[in-house]
Amino acid sequence: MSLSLNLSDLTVVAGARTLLRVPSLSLPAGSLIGVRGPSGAGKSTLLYALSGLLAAKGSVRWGQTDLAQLSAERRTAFRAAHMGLIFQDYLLFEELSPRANASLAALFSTSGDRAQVNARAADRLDRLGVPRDSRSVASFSGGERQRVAVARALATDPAILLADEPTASLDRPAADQLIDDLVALVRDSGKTLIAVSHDLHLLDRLDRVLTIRDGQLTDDTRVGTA
Ligand SMILES: Nc1ncnc2c1ncn2[C@@H]1O[C@H](COP(=O)(O)OP(=O)(O)OP(=O)(O)O)[C@@H](O)[C@H]1O
Repeated sequence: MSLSLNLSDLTVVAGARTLLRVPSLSLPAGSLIGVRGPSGAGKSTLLYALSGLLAAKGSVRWGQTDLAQLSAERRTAFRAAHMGLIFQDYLLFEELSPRANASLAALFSTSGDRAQVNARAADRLDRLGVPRDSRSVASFSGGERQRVAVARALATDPAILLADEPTASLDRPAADQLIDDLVALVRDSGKTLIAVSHDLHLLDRLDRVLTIRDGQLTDDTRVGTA
């Protein structure tokens, strides 16, 4: 499945400060979108608003569903069914293996067949080059942990993938490998990807790049110029 995104009059306010204002934005289903901008500009705030984890005014419509019109429980259910989140603190279960980390959340959040979820989690870990290891992820390197977090986000086969700096803790070769694998996995299945990143190697592979400055979105069509 694939979902389009339509934002209108999206505003996130904290106290007297407006953190984000997006009058309108439409992205077709299956788009691969990058978001960049200076530190503190509102990039993570945008991802949180798009996932419904943060209260925003206005409309965030994924396909036919406006997150703003849903109760908190239905928002959570929508997120579990349709979104994979790769946020900066990976929040892995330290004492569990990569395989358990990749499949557990999917087992709780989807009604899919258990064997199918486990097989998909194992496949994503393999495709992302995570060692087939039963040791706990506590002893994994930063890059391996990042790939486990990506595999976990993909284990539910979500229509939407939201990623915050997915290559941040990787060296160049590992980042390039992750970019190849992530872009292939997302394009193969027609997912919509929105990735906050400063990594030009990643931005270069996406369909469109948006820039946020002081909570305002502007479009970039050319990558390689920042
Ligand atoms: N709950 C909050 N209350 C007040 N200010 C907040 C709140 N959450 C975020 N901010 C502020 O909003 C601004 C945007 O934060 P955000 O995390 O979205 O920035 P960012 O562009 O992702 O930055 P970075 O690249 O450094 O991660 C920052 O100045 C931050 O301090």
